[in-house]
Amino acid sequence: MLPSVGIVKVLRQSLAEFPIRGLVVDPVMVSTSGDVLAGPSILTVFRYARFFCSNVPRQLMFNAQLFKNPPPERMSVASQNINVLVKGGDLPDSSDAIDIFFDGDTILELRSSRIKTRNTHGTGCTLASCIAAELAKGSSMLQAVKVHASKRLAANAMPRSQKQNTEAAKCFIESALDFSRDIVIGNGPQGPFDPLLRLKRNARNSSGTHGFDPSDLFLYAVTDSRMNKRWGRSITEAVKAAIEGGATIIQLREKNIETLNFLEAAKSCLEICRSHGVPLLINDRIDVALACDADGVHVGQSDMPAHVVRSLLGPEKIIGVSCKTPEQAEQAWIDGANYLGCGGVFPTNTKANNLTIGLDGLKAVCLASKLPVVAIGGIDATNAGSVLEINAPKLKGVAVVSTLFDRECVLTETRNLHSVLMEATSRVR
Ligand SMILES: Cc1ncc(COP(=O)(O)OP(=O)(O)O)c(N)n1
Ligand SMILES: Cc1ncsc1CCOP(=O)(O)O
Ligand SMILES: [Mg+2]
Repeated sequence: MLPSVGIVKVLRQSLAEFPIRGLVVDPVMVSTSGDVLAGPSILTVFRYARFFCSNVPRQLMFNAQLFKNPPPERMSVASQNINVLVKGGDLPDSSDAIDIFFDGDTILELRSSRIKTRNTHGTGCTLASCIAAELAKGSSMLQAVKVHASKRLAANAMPRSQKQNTEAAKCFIESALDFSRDIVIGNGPQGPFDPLLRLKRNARNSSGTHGFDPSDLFLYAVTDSRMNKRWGRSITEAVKAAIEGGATIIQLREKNIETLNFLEAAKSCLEICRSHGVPLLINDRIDVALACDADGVHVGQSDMPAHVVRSLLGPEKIIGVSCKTPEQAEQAWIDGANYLGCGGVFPTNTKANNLTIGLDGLKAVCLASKLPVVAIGGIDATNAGSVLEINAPKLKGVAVVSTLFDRECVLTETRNLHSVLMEATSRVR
């Protein structure tokens, strides 16, 4: 956002010190919510830009400033070699999103079907950034935005690497918009879209809580306060970092903690989880889950039976049950569980006297189960790929304790495991 002539001049002076070959300007003159953020006079100082991105209300100012009545001391768009992308996403009542690309010579219409969503906040900035990144990689202007509709057929016949390049920025935004369309964050008329495709789709159910989505089991972070204490952080800090690193569900497994402290920690973690659309479960303690209105609980074979938990929590909450055998998996399904935690897959120091069932034991449970399964026990970034590679359709992810929380940086470890899981997923698909 460059709200004044003075700020644009400072930016220009700084840019002059570097060998900049292209500059993408998204003037952000009118916010998506309609507020005027910068006056049209700042357009006069954008002479070095190679690329303008503008949405429709801003285009009206461009028309006035650059196309219709260019003051004599200013050069026209064409002679300055400025390319313009006018974005039609804000046009009401159109079933297509139509953008106009102008390279100073030809006008091209770039049309794609509109993705209906309230989550459009940030799309303009991301589009401009993506165009800049593609230009830096060597794409032409049009390639950086999107291949012209009439060239689409030819592009379809291209090798995959080139195709990605020719459909760069607009396709990226379309994919991210599609991914983000049901995310629920905040209460305003608009929500943010998720350019990193990391947030969960969390359309709320009738009671305002999150329904269970088996894909939530992808990267399941299970806390341990002794570990977090050892590294000098609170449960809340640990949970926040895990979510930022890509954890898709959180379980508070706090074995040596006063009930009051557990409840307080659960409440503050729940706030963080809700704001990110990540479900929060409580290990063992149905009372704590009820008291803080957590999204569910996880129980084992010697904890409260799952059918009793279900009668206490009601039909909407998530219940996970630990299973080592196909028989236990069948019982958990009868009892009304939502998912199985299966392990220990590998030896672990986190849970004492825990029988290791190996990848074969995991596969046997997954093949017998009617419920989605998450693998647990001794899983880290070096072996997580081998877990997903058993390639059982019911296996939805891995649950980990020490590999995230018995380390110095939870954020780094979670990011690392997330990328390992993403790679393994693309291999087994
Ligand atoms: C996801 C997940 N799977 C298994 C367990 C183990 O639960 P349980 O057998 O009850 O053992 P404790 O965790 O209570 O010691 C789990 N917590 N989470
Ligand atoms: C709780 C639990 N249940 C089976 S193994 C296990 C411990 C998992 O911890 P880690 O990921 O540190 O091996
Ligand atoms: Mg338990």
